[in-house]
Amino acid sequence: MNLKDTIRTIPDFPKPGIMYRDITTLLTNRRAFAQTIIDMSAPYQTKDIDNVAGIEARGFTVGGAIAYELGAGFVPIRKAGKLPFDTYAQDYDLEYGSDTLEIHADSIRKGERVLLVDDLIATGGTAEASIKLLLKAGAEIVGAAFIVDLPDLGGLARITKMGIPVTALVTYDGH
Ligand SMILES: O=P(O)(O)OC[C@H]1O[C@H](OP(=O)(O)OP(=O)(O)O)[C@H](O)[C@@H]1O
Ligand SMILES: Nc1ncnc2[nH]cnc12
Repeated sequence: MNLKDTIRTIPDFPKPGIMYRDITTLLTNRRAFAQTIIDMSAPYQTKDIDNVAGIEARGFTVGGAIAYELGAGFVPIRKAGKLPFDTYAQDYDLEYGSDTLEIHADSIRKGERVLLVDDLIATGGTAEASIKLLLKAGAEIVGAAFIVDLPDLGGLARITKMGIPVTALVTYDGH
């Protein structure tokens, strides 16, 4: 099936000029959701992934399922102030704002092999901040997997330049 057909576009959300790629319509389509999890996991089935790191909030929707599919654990990367124990924090900019992400300082043992996942990569600001957090926590980052890439915003190229393999299942030209 064509996953792109199951994603909805909302113009001018959350700000004028943004074409918001809404994956909730993919998530409620059971065949599309299953295919998404299988396709995002496939390149990593033989890569001995210890933990999948998912980015709040939409990264959680695929992160737990991919972790299960790979027989790995799950590490949440959360917006500031949500994690209860000692954290590392990182500020970042994204397509329509700026924010702070955190990870539990003890969530990863040094050298653990981690796959980063999120629903969408645009500027790559969120992914880069997450990578910095994972490196602070001691991870070896094996790759980063997304459902959607917006290539005109340069995120995939930005993360690839950091030496991390990146995959995306659906691409939208423009933004
Ligand atoms: O590549 P970037 O320009 O950094 O943008 C991508 C990020 O933006 C969205 O999250 P958002 O911050 O809207 O939060 P949400 O998942 O809680 O909706 C999306 O889920 C990515 O995490
Ligand atoms: N255009 C977009 N649609 C959905 N989520 C996004 N996150 C950053 N840019 C986005």
